[in-house]
Amino acid sequence: MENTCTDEFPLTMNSSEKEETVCVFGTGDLGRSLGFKMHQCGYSVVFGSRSPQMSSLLPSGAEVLSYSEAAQKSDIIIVAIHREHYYFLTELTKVLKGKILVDVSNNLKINQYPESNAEYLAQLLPGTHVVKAFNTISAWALQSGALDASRQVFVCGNDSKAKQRVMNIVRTLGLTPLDQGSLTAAKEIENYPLQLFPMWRFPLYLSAALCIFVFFYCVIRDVIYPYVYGKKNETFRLAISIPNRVFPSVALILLALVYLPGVLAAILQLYRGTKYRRFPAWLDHWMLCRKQLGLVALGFAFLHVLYTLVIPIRYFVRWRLKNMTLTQAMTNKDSPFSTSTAWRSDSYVALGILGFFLFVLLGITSLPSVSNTVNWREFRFVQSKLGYLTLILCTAHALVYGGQRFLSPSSYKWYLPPAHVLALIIPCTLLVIKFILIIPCIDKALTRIRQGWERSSKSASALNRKTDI
Ligand SMILES: NC(=O)C1=CN([C@@H]2O[C@H](COP(=O)(O)OP(=O)(O)OC[C@H]3O[C@@H](n4cnc5c(N)ncnc54)[C@H](OP(=O)(O)O)[C@@H]3O)[C@@H](O)[C@H]2O)C=CC1
Ligand SMILES: [Cu+2]
Repeated sequence: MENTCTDEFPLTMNSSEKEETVCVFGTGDLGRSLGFKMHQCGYSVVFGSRSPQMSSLLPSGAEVLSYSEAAQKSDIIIVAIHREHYYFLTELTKVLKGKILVDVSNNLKINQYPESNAEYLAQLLPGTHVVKAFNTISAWALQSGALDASRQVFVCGNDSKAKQRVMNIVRTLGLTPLDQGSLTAAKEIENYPLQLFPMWRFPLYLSAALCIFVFFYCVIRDVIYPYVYGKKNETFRLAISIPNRVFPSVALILLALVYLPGVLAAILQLYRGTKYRRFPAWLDHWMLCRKQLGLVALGFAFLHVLYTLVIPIRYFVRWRLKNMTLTQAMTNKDSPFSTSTAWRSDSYVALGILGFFLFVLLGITSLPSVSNTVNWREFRFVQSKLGYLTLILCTAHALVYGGQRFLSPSSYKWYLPPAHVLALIIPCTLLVIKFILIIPCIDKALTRIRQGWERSSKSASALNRKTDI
């Protein structure tokens, strides 16, 4: 039974191959969906139910029997019942002896019970082989076929033969089994569906905090300051001008934060003189959510592009342009063409466009459907080399945009530098450190460490290594 079912319609089995029978306990949402899918993929399905009558909701051709009758039909039983009702299975201890029970259950809260549901099931029915699987798949997605991002099925169990048979079913259904080891892994697997975007939490909180900070910083400079000094009402800037400072600043800072942990890790390795010691937990976690940080940064960069494109149609901009032209006409003076200003303006726009283009390319290559088609070296090349090039272009975009205004005292309201100057601190520092790290002698030392060389082979470091690994 190694064929993979991708069709919407039942596959007819090879006549030489006998249909394998799988029993499903429970005719609820997941039981029915799994039953349907297995029936489509050529399995013969027998349902166990408290009220065994055939309903139109069940796949035609499937049998519905009482729990004890159904259990006798197959040695693999998918228990699609909530944990709270497991107790009734103890009545079936005899008939379930030696069978493979697939626990698909989830809980409502993380660590709701002291032991995992699968371990609880194994304790209730000691003579059975319990395998945990399918709990991260939703009944709805299974039936509608909307399983693009969640084809992975985590599987764990103490009996390797039982686990293999369940993994074969998973494969036949067109899903990807991931062996997570023994049944003790069930607790973690049961917690997966309850964790909301674990890798996105840090990037989202961080970007929200940065947005709020830069927003209020700009409000002080661009709204409160003109009001205090000139009684000018500049509150309209809250809608477009200020967001269009917040978004690029946050995008640039976040992009730099994608590459900062790599540089910190390199410094740590150089300092310790070994790669065999673990990074602190915060650095590990930061490294793991770099992709998410990058994608959030790309989102902000995209908003910056949209907000910039609408500038010419803004009333304030059109008014200012008309006013300037009129003033020039009335005073009969025109401002001379400045080649340097033209150069500066064109260069920062060009740098921005190229930076954004590479940024989008980076985002696309990080998607699993694309990254799966390139090998590891290619992926690293794109994410690292292209990533740094993007960061250099975007940093240059902000630097050229600032131009000579960095030095003009009028840009420093209440001694506060413009937002993009603040946004440049982390990227510029990062790029300087990166350039130092690629100086040949330092780069050579780092490469040696990464190939396994250690500076001191004292017993202390060997001891450390053992405990750290
Ligand atoms: N729905 C989903 O998308 C997912 C569900 N799961 C897990 O699958 C299991 C089943 O979920 P789901 O199908 O949604 O639940 P349902 O409530 O739809 O179905 C549960 C089934 O359990 C059977 N059952 C047996 N004993 C009892 C009892 N005493 N009281 C009530 N029902 C009983 C019933 O079948 P009958 O009437 O035939 O006896 C019932 O239809 C759960 O453990 C859940 O955590 C996991 C991943 C996704
Ligand atoms: Cu810009």
